[in-house]
Formats: sequence, structure tokens, C-alpha cells
Amino acid sequence: MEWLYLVIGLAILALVVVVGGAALLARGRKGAPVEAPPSSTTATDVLAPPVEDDAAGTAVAEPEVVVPTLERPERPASRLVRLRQRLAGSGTLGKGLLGLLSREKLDEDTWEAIEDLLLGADIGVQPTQELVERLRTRLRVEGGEATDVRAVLREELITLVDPTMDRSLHVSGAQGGPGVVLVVGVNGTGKTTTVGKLARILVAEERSVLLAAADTFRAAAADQLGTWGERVGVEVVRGPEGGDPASVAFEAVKDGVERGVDTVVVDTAGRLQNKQGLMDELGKVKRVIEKQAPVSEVLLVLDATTGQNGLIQAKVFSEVVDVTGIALTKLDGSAKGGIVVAVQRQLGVPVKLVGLGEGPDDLAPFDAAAFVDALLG
Ligand SMILES: Nc1nc2c(ncn2[C@@H]2O[C@H](COP(=O)(O)OP(=O)(O)OP(=O)(O)O)[C@@H](O)[C@H]2O)c(=O)[nH]1
Repeated sequence: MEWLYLVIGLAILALVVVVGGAALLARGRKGAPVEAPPSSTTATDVLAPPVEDDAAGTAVAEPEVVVPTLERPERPASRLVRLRQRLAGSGTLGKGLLGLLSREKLDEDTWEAIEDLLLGADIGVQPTQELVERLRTRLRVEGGEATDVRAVLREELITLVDPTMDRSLHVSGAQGGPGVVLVVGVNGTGKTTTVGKLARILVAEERSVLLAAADTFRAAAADQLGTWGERVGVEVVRGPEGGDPASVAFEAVKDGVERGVDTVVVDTAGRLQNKQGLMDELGKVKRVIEKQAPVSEVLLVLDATTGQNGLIQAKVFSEVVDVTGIALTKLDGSAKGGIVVAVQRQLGVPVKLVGLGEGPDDLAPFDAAAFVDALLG
């Protein structure tokens, strides 16, 4: 019987050990650290917007606020430095002249070649004859091996371009009113671009500016101006497409007076359909502006690459409005820098600004000596 109690006792013990072990094992599994599932998180997910949680107030994506950053236009004084490189095409004129004038013997053939070179650069007949005459005289009188031909040529070219002309832009108004710059010229000469670039020059000089998109003929012109203005924080007054340009100009100048801005720049369409039409349109624009404030500058935009043809068209404008300054555009693409002399002679007004490229700050105040230095290389 004893062995029976022993077997039962051993069986109970075995049962206790098995059940207890299983319970311990189960407890052990529960307490073990939970292994993370295989992760698909990559570095880019970290930058992804947080997933929205159902619970209110948690992880709501903030809308992105775009703060417009205004550009700081380059100051005008440093722009002329670029004139030298940009006039590379016209450099052939300076180098050609220097080469011919440095010949040992200045015979008639050489003087003829000099004349051809000047005429080819669009300087014009009269100024060419004057320059050749002066060079002949000076080189005959001062001639000799020691003569600095380059210095003589430089002086005479500067005289021809005329350093005595007043090239300052009249952008300030009288009696506290705004200065009004009216920009005119044939389509495609770079008028709208020049207005945009001019706004940047004025902003660089810390002036407050308002633009008037009075070119209501070409809808894109107003958008173009809008883009120029936005970049430097300048507002544009515009009217309905095909609307009256004079009413846009009037509103803009009125606005400018009320807001006390320094300068209002007015872009015009100035379609050259016929002289009478042009006169009526620009005449009206000018008249209505002057009900608010006097026009301080009438800037005629002229494309340097169009040569004599461009000059004839420009002349029509100068007969219609009292042009006070010329903005000569696309001088960078022209080998005919001599047009500066021709245009001043024919229109009797100074070149005040030169366009030297398509970049936003590629408009520079004109300076006779810097221009001649750029020509001579
Ligand atoms: N290379 C060069 N291109 C210029 C210069 N000035 C203007 N342009 C370009 O000339 C083209 C015509 O310029 P716009 O300003 O649209 O001409 P626009 O006279 O206002 O033309 P409309 O509005 O049709 O009267 C554009 O492609 C300008 O980028 C310059 O100085 N150099």
C-alpha cells in the first residue's frame, strides 16, 4: 500500500511542476519587451507633414504662410561698370579707329577708312565730318611720334558725345507733389521693360514709386508691369483692357498726389498709326496728368539696333511731345554705339539712360566719358 501512496504523491508533484512551469512561462512572455514591427520609416518621412489625429486639437497641419521677399535693386552708380563689357560689340569701332590713327602715315585712304568706320557705326554724316576734321587738325599740329593718339581720340569722342549736356533725370515734383515721368516710344523698343527697370533705379535710391499701366492697348503690358512692381514692392495702377490710357494716367497721378509718393512713372502704348492719332493720344495723356501735377520728364525709348529707321520714328514722337531725355535700349546687342551721337544731334535731347541687357538692373545712367572709355576698350 505504501508504494501506492508514493506513486500518487509523485504524480501530484509532477502535475504541480508542469502547471506552475506553464504559468511562469506565460507570465514571462507577457512581460517581455514588445518587439517593434519592421520599420518602414525613412529619413524623408520625418519631413512629411504629421498625420492628422481624430482627436480634436492634435497634430493639425498649419497652412504655409508665404512671406514675399522684396528684391534689393543694384544702386545705379555701380551699373556703369558693366557698360564696358556689354559694349563689346561696339568695341570694334574704338579698336578700328585706334588702329587706323596709329598708322605711320595718315594718307587720304586712311582718312577715308576712318570716315567709313564712323558712318558704319551710325554716328551720322555731319558728326563724322566734324570729328575727322578735328582729328586731322590736331594730329597735324600735335603730330609726331610722341603723340598719344588714344588720348586725342578719347578727348574728341567725348566732345562729340557732349559731356556738357544735363543728363539728370527729373523725377522730383514741385511743391511737394510727385515727379511724373511719361515714357513714350514705338512698340517693341523696350518701353515697358524700361519702365520696370526705372522703377528699380528709383527704389534703389529710396524713392517711393507708383507705376501707371497706361498701355491699355496691349493687355500683357499691364501684367508685365505688375510683375516688375511686385518684385520691388511698387504698386501699379491699371485700367480695363482697351480702356482710355489718359484715364489710367489721371488716376495714377491723382493717387500719387494723395499718397504723397515721390515719383509716378507712366507707361504708354503710343501706337504709331499716324502722327495725328499719336498726337491726340499722347497729347490727351499729358493734358490730363497736368490737371494733377506737371510732367517732370518725358522719356523717349529708342532701340539702338534699329539705326536710322528707328531715328525717323523717334523724331515723330519728339514732334508730338516735348521729349526731355532719351533711354537708348539694347545697346548691348548693337555694334553701332555711334547712334548715341546721332540721336542727340537729331532730336536735340540728351541720352539719359542706356539699356544694356535683359537683366532687371541692366539699365544705367548715361555718362559720356564712361561710354567713350567703353568704346575704346
Ligand atoms: N538685350 C536687350 N533687350 C532689351 C533691352 N530692353 C528691352 N529689351 C527687350 O526687348 C523686348 C521688348 O521689350 P518691351 O518692354 O516688351 O517692349 P515695349 O516697347 O514695351 O513693347 P510694347 O508694349 O509692345 O509697346 C523684351 O524682350 C525686352 O527684354 C536691352 O537694353 N537689351
